[in-house]
Amino acid sequence: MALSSSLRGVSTVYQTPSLDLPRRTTSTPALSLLFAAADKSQFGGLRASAAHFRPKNGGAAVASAVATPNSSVLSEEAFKGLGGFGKNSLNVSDSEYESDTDTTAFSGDESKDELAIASLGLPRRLVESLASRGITSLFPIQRAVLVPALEGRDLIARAKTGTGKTLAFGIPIIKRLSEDDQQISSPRHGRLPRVLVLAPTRELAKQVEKEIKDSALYLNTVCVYGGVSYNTQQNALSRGVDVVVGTPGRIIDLIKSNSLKLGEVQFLVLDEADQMLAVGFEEDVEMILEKLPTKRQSMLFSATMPAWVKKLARKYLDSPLTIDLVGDQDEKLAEGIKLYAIPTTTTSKRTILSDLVTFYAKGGKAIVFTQTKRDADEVSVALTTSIASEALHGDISQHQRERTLNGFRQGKFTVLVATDVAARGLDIPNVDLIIHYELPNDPETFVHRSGRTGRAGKEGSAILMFTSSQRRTVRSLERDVGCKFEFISPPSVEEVLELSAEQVVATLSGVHPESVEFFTPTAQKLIEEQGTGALAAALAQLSGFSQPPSSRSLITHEQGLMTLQLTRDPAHSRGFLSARSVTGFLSDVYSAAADELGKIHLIADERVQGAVFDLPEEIAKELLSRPTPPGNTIFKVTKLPALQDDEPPSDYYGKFSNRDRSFRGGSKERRGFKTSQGWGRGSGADNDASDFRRGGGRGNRSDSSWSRSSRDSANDWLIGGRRSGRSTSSGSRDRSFGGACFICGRSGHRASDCPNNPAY
Ligand SMILES: Nc1ncnc2c1ncn2[C@@H]1O[C@H](COP(=O)(O)OP(=O)(O)OP(=O)(O)O)[C@@H](O)[C@H]1O
Repeated sequence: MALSSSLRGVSTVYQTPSLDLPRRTTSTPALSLLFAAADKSQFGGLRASAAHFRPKNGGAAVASAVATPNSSVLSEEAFKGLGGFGKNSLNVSDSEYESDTDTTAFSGDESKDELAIASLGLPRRLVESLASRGITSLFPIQRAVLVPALEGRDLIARAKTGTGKTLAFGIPIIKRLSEDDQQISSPRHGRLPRVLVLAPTRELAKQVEKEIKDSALYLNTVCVYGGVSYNTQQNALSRGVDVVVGTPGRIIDLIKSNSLKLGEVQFLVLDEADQMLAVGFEEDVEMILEKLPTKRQSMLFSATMPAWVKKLARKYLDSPLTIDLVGDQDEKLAEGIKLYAIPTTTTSKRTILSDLVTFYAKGGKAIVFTQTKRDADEVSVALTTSIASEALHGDISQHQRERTLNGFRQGKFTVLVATDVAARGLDIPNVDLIIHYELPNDPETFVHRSGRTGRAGKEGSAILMFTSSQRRTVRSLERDVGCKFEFISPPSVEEVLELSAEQVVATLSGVHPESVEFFTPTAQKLIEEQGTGALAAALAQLSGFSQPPSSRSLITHEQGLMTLQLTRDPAHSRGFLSARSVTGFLSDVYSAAADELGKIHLIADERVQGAVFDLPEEIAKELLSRPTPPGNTIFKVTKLPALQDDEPPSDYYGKFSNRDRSFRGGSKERRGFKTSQGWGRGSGADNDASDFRRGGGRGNRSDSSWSRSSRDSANDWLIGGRRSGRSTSSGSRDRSFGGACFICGRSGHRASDCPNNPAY
């Protein structure tokens, strides 16, 4: 049937000979696509502005449709969880054209049926195999691609992660191959591939192969990639093949050895084209494209359009139609992903990681992303003491990588610690949590990492761990990705213990009855002798808490520290509390506490005169047991109140650049970071010393926060713009007191010496 169009200035006829779609009332191609995406039952009616495009150089006619703000709300509703339609909805255009906009009203009658796969006139075998996998209606990118792909158009497509791009090209290609096959009674032995799909990583290639195989078992799909023997792949190719999916390197090798002949390829798919560039496959890809027949259909999927991808499109695609379901302003992440950010330090990251997994994955699957292979190994080993985890990165043999991924898919272990090699394209069902253990190199990597959860309309969470010096980068990330983080603290020890116990209990149902039987006599004896304590001990042991958890700072998350809050009644003060007041207070009440004081932060709430600070656990307990002067309250905090802003003036933010940051002082460890790629690393600023740059532009430092280690390393610290007179580098403290008394507010004496102090 023909979908014809007659927008002002545009006349395009879309021929879809065998696709049984209902006729549309409006008929520009873009509007057809927009219709397809809208579901009337949920929309009621849709108004969209249709941009009428005029070719700059008198080229082919173009159309584009962009939903109005009103309709975008509705379309978000219609596709809730799919993430396919955001505020800008759907953009379809032929290439670079000028536009003027107009408004057209739609009734939206057609859409619901169009999304139902069974009513699309697709091959029965395909519909049935999709249905058996629970795939009964098209996702927006699939619908948007379907018509032009069936018409044989070259395409450039972009959609959010996990929204079904593989089947977007898979369904039309399978349909076309199936139609061809109907004319051939039995498939020829030794037939050459008609489809070539290029993927940047082995994992993605295997995944695409699986998706195509699962949807069309009757086609012979072969996956070729490096790291494994040539023989099996060569044999599979020689038997005759319909679809070849592979990574560029191995494909070139197979072409060179004459095992892979591309002379009959009718369909080329370049999946994750921008990632080909990132992993250095440009030359290989171009070499392969040169070997393909010129008469073919090409589809290019890419999250971004770097210059090389644009060049590819210009050189190897024929008047491509661009389908962009993301848009520039949109949130680039699928809607079901909840985003959190947690301030950490380089040392505290590891200690809180398992708690975050316990609390946020709730026993489900989690992927932790690191920057380096070494980190992936180390983090995985560290986690394994409490949570079953395995590492995945490029140094691990292909065989082991596949075993690891299978084990993870099957739930044999719940935490995968991976470098970015695993970020792109991996489709592992039901991943509940993503943790960015290190900041990603760029916003795209952030989107792709996070997109490993919240797939196919499901929900998930992603947590970004950042250090104080990376705070600005986090804000920039929000801007660049169009997302909003909820800033969180690590879960409390009590919360973690409670959840760990629940999760361990949940695993008990998986113990085989015969094993239970075997252990029953011992269990009975134990319960008789020790009662429920025995069971509790077993649960504690299974949760990895055979030792009681030590307390942890809420400020730095460092183990062994306890965070306390000092609150002062304004009636007993001069009207403000400073960090110095806290040290003075501690010196008076318990001098050991003043000596061991960690970080101090003033509370942001202007109505409360208070501060939080860290002390070693034993000292904190002792302090809590001592009497406090009237008007002062001191207690252990379980959740941090809002604190005065301690953002450093600069974190050397390089706008997601991959360039090395220049190193500006710091320890050897910092210098080591300099060699690593990526922002947020090697900044020279994510250690405690960075606290000293606060207010650095004006040459003074805020009194709101500083750390013991900062003072130790810097050897001089300023309060209120002048030197305190304390030298802490030697560990000894000059007890002369130059500050203001926290009771009367006058300078020169401590509260303990204050004539107004009723307690002394
Ligand atoms: N129409 C559909 N209905 C239900 N599930 C679907 C549909 N289309 C695809 N899926 C499933 O959704 C998941 C995500 O699909 P896919 O891996 O193709 O996403 P993607 O857009 O390529 O993601 P990424 O950008 O992360 O590579 C897969 O498990 C796939 O089987």
